[in-house]
Amino acid sequence: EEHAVDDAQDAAVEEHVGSHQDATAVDALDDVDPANDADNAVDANDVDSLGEEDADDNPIGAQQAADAQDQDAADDNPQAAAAEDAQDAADTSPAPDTATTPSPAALSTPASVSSEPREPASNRSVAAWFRVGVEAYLSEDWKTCATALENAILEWQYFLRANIDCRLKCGQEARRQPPLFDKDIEHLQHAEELLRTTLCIMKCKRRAFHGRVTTDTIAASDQKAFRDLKAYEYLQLCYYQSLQFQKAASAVFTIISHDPSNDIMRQNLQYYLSMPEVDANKLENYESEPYVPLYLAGTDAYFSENYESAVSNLEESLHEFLNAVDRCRADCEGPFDQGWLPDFTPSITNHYVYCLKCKTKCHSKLSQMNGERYDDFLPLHYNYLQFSYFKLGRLKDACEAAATYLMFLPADEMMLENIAYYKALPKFKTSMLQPRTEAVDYIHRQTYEDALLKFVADEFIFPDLEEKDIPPSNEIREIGKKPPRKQTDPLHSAFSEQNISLENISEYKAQQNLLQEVKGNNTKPNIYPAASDMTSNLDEYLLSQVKSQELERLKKSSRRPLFNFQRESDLGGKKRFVVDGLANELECKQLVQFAKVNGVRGDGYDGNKTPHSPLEIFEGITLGQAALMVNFGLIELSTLKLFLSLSERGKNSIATYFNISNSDLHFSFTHLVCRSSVPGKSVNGSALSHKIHADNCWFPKEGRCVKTYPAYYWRDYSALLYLNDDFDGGEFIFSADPLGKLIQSSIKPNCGRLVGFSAGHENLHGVQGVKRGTRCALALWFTQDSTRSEWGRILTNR
Ligand SMILES: O=C(O)CCC(=O)C(=O)O
Ligand SMILES: [Fe+2]
Repeated sequence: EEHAVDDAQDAAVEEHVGSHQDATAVDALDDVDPANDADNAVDANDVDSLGEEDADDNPIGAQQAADAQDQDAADDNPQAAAAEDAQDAADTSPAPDTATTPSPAALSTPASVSSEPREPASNRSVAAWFRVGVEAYLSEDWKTCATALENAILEWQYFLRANIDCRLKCGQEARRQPPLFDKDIEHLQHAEELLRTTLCIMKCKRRAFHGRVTTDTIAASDQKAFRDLKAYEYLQLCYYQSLQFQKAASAVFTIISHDPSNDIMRQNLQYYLSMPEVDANKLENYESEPYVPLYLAGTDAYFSENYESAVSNLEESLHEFLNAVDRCRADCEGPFDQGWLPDFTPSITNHYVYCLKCKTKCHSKLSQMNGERYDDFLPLHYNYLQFSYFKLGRLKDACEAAATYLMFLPADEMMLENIAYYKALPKFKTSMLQPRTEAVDYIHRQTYEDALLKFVADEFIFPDLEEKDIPPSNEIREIGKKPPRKQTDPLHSAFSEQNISLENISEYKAQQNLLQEVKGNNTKPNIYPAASDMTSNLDEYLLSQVKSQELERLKKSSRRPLFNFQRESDLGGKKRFVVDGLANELECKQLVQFAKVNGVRGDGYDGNKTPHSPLEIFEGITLGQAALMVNFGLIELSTLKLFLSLSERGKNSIATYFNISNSDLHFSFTHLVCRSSVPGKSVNGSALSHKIHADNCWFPKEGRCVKTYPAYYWRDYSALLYLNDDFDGGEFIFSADPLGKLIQSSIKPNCGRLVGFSAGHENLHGVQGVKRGTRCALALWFTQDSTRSEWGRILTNR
C-alpha cells in the first residue's frame, strides 16, 4: 500500500513533467488560462533552464496574456467569455453528438453503459480510473476493477478521438480558408495555414475537454500503457475473477489481435476457450477497426458470388481503411520532447521527422485483421473490386480497379493478363485504364515520405564525434532499449533509432551526470565497481533510488529511471518487484563459470538429480560449500567475495523495497543454481522447469497453502538474481493459480536482473522450461526469524 503511494507520486511527477513540456512553443497556446500559463513558465524554468522571460517572449503567448488582461476584470476565464470563440469552437470541434466516425472500439467496449460513445461516465481522468482499477485488482475487488478499467478505456478512447478529430478537422478547415494575401511569398501561405490550424485546434480541444477531468495532455507513460493495452491485461483477470468468462476471453483476444506474439495471452485464451462458458464464435476484438467487418462481409459476398454486395462492402471497407490511415497519421502529430534547445529550423524539422516516422508505420500497422497480417491488404481491395465490377458488367470500373492494383504491384502477372483480356473486349477504351485518384495520391505520398526518411537515414551522419561520448557497453541502459548509436550527434540521433530519438542523448547525459556525482571523477559508466570491491556502497545508493532526490532530478530531466524498475502494478500482483543492474557482465560471467564448473547435481534436493523437471539437469552450490572450497584452496577468495557481494545486493534490494531494516532481515538460504536443457529432451514447449509453487507453504491439493514441514515455512522473502540470458525459455512466471493457467507476468532473466517477492501464497511462481542452454541464478531466501539464519554463512567469516 505504501507502494501505491509511491505510484501516485510518480504519476504526479510525470504529470508535472508532462505539463511543462507543453509550455514550449505552439503547444503552450493550447493553454488558454493565463494563470496556467504562468505556472507553465515557472515549470519550464526549473527543468529546461529557460529564463522566465521565455514565456513572455513567446509572441502568441504574450498576445494571449494581453488579451487576458483586457478581459480579466470581468472574467477570470477570458476566452471562455468570448461568445464568438464559443461559436467558432462549435463549428470546428468534434461535436459530441455528430460523430462522423464512431469508433467501433467504443461502441463495442463492454462497458457501453449508454449508446452514446462520446460521453463515457467520467468523473475521473484516464490515469485515475486506471489506478483505481489496478488498486482494486490488487485488493481483489474484481467488480470495481472491471468497471474502473472499462471506464479508463472509455476515457482513453475519448482522449484519442478528440485529439484526432480536432487535428483532422482543423487541418481540412484551414486549407479551405482563403489566404489573407493572395500571393504566396516566402511560403507565407503555409505559415498562415499553420496559424489557422493551430487556432482551430486550440479552440477545438478546449471545447472537447471542457468540464472533463481528463485534459488534452496525458503523461507519456500513461499513454504508452494504454497504447500497449495494459488495461486489458488487468481487465481480463478481473472479468475472469468476477466470472465474466466470455468478456475475459474477448479482452485477451483484443490483446492478441494487437500483439499476436504475446504467448502468455495465447495460453490464457486457450484456457478460456476450454471453458464451457466461452463461445469461440462470440470472441470480440474490442479495439477492432471499422473496416474489418466491412472487408470480411465484402470478401464473403465475393466468394458467394454476390457481386453487388461485394462491391458495396469493399468500397466501404476501402474508404474506412484510408480513413483509418488518416486517423492513425493524425494520432502521430502529438508532442515531442526535444530534450535540448535547438534552433528554429532544426527544432521543427526534428519534430517533423519524429511524426513522419510514426506516420509511415500506419500503413503496415493497419494492414491486418484481428492480428492477422496481409502485406497487400489495400491492393487486395482493388483486386476483388475489379473482378466484381467486371461481373456486374461495369467495365470502366473494372479497368480502373485493375489499373489501380497494378500501381501497387506492377509485375502482377494475373492482373496483367486480366488487363490484356479487358483490352480485347469490344467496349474497351484506353481511357478506361485510369488508376483511381485516392490510390495515386496515397502511393505518391508514400513514395515521397519513404524518400525523405531514406535521405535522413543516409545523410544525417556525423562521424566526427569522439568515442568517449559513447557508453562503452550496455551497462547503463534500460531493458530492451538500444544504446545510443555510435558515431552520432544529437540531431542524427533524433532521426535514427526509432521514436526514442533525442531522449537517448539527454537521458544518457543525465545518467552520466548522476554517475559522475556518485562516483567522483571516475568516468566509465559502470554501475558496479570491481567485483572485489565489497565495501562500495554504490549499490546501496542506487537501490535507495525510489526515494532519492537524485532520481527525482534525473526523472525530471530525462523522465526515465537509471535502470528499469517494475513494481506490483507492472507485475500483476502484490508484494513483488523487478530491478535491473544488480551485477555487471563480468561479475555474471565469473559466477556462471564458477557455478558451471563446481555445481553439484541435485544439490539442495537430497541428490535428486532432476528435482523439478525430468527434462532438465539441475545443479547447485551453496554459500557454505563455496566457503569450504576457499578453505581447501579449490577456488579463489575473490570468487567467494563475489558470491557474497551479490547476495548482499539482493538482500539490500529486498530490505529497501519492503522497507525492512537490514538488521531485521536474515539470509536463510543462498543457492547458486543452474538448470540445463538436455538436447533432444527439453524441446517440449509446455513443460515447466519448476512447477508453480509458493516458497514458504505447500499446496496439498488445491486451495489451502499449508505452512508446515516439508515447506520452508519460516522463509519470509525470496529473491532471484539472474546471471545470464544465453538460453531459450526459462522465463520466471507469476501465476494467479496453482496450475499456471493464469499467468500474471513473465520475467525474462538476464545478467543483473533481480526478481524479489514475499514468500507466501500471494506469490505463486514457477519457471518455464529451459529449451536450450543453461540458465543460472543466485537464489536467495530471507527470514525475519534470526534463529533461522543460514548456518553456512558462518563459514565465510574468516
Ligand atoms: O529460478 C527461478 O527463477 C525460480 C526458482 C524458484 O522459484 C525456487 O527455487 O523456489
Ligand atoms: Fe520458488
